[in-house]
Amino acid sequence: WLANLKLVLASKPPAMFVTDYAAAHNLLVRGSRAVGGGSFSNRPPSMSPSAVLSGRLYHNIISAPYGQLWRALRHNLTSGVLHPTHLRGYAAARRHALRGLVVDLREQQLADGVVLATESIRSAVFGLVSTMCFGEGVDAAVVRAMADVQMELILSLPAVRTLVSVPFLALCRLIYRKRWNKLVAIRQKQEELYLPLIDGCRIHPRHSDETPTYVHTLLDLHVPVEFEADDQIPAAPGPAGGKQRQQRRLEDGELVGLCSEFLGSGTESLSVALQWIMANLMKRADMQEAIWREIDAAVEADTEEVGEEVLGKLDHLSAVILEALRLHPTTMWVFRQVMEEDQVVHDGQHIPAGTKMVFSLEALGRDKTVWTDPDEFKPERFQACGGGESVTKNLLSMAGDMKMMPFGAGRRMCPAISMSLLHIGYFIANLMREFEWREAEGEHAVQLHTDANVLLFNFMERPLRAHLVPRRPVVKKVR
Ligand code: HEM
Repeated sequence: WLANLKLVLASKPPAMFVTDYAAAHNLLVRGSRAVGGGSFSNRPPSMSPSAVLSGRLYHNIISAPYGQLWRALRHNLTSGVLHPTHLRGYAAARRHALRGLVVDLREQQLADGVVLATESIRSAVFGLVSTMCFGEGVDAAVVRAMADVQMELILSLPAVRTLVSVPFLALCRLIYRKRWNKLVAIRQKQEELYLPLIDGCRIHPRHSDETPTYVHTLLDLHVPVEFEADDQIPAAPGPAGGKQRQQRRLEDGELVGLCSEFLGSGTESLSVALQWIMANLMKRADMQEAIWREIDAAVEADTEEVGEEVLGKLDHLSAVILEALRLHPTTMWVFRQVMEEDQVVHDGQHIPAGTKMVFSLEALGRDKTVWTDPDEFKPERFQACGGGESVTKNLLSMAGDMKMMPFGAGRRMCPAISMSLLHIGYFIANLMREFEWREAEGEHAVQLHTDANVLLFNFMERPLRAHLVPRRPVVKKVR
């Protein structure tokens, strides 16, 4: 029995690691545009806790197989909260999060002489993302509890990986009872916290002229009834006599998983990016000065903040952001699974169906054949990249000189590039304008090392601390 069990556990699909940029580009971008055949747009069975716990009944965007459900969920996100019109509608929430963060950092500096930036940045970003998800007015204690449970979930991802390696749910529960129960407990906490907020959105629908929350868009969404096999979706007669796909609303379990994905992706990627950028800037006083000069030239001294409309003019700032994303991509890996119909060929070799392909974004960003001094932080290489929209365009198309893919590539690439660059630019510009960032000493000094214990997100091994010297008069917190 034990021998059979080991056989089952060992029968994982073969894996292939891709670490050079040209191969990754070829596979992810060209492979996903193949016509007639497959799309090379599936991920291996997901580690998404919602999918694992529900026996792959509930999917979010990351875990959904390439097909109708994925299309509906992704389109809802990009045409809803991530749409440029709606992103502008969240300006007040961004300002609120920024001012809270600045006050928090000032208070810590005054009290302790050193700030623990990691915690403050993460909770400011979580507050913003939770407003985009559930709307304004959520009790601060509930927001804190949601942030805590989200972190518990991320730290449990290594355990989830073990669970995914077991083919049958019942077997998995039996062998890894403790890990399973822990994951169930985390999920229960999420349900207790999210479901009342989701019900609140149900009771108070948004008017068409109001900026939608993510939950409101999900509550309005209809998704196809059958999604695994597109061709077999049951069809019903449509109003003009044609066939119409059957549709349904999302269930509560799916809504909880999708909110968790939004809060997790939105918070961790952004807050990790902000920390790596500030960490590198603390090592480059000359870059801080260059950024102050361009901000001071672009923004009047008595203006409350560096507004979003100015960000496109800040060339040094854009260069620093890109260089940090190249060296320290906030998501470490991109995954794909070769399907029968994909016909993937690499180096003249046909890659068998079932192979799990793992793209290391850090290795791609440091490919020696693409970059000179690939391990050095040299924002100068991105100088005169055009800033703002041209950066977004370049990253979206993976064209031009931007030979890196911190947001992935192909059809499954990150849908939130514009929003991420907007948020990162806005926070960094304003944090730079408010403070001079100096490195702390001894065990609090900046260390540019990744925490190898955390899967997926590129957390810093040592939490980011700094001495902050205010550059402007005190700002008041918006309550
Ligand atoms: C610095 C910020 C961010 C970075 C670097 C980043 C990076 C990535 C990467 C590398 C992927 C995998 C792409 C692939 O497989 O080719 C991804 C997917 C995804 N990201 Fe992001 N992300 C960021 C911010 C966000 C934000 C703010 C959200 C949501 C609010 C988000 C939502 C998603 C979703 C839903 C997917 C799955 C897309 C799909 O399967 O179709 N990301 N992201």
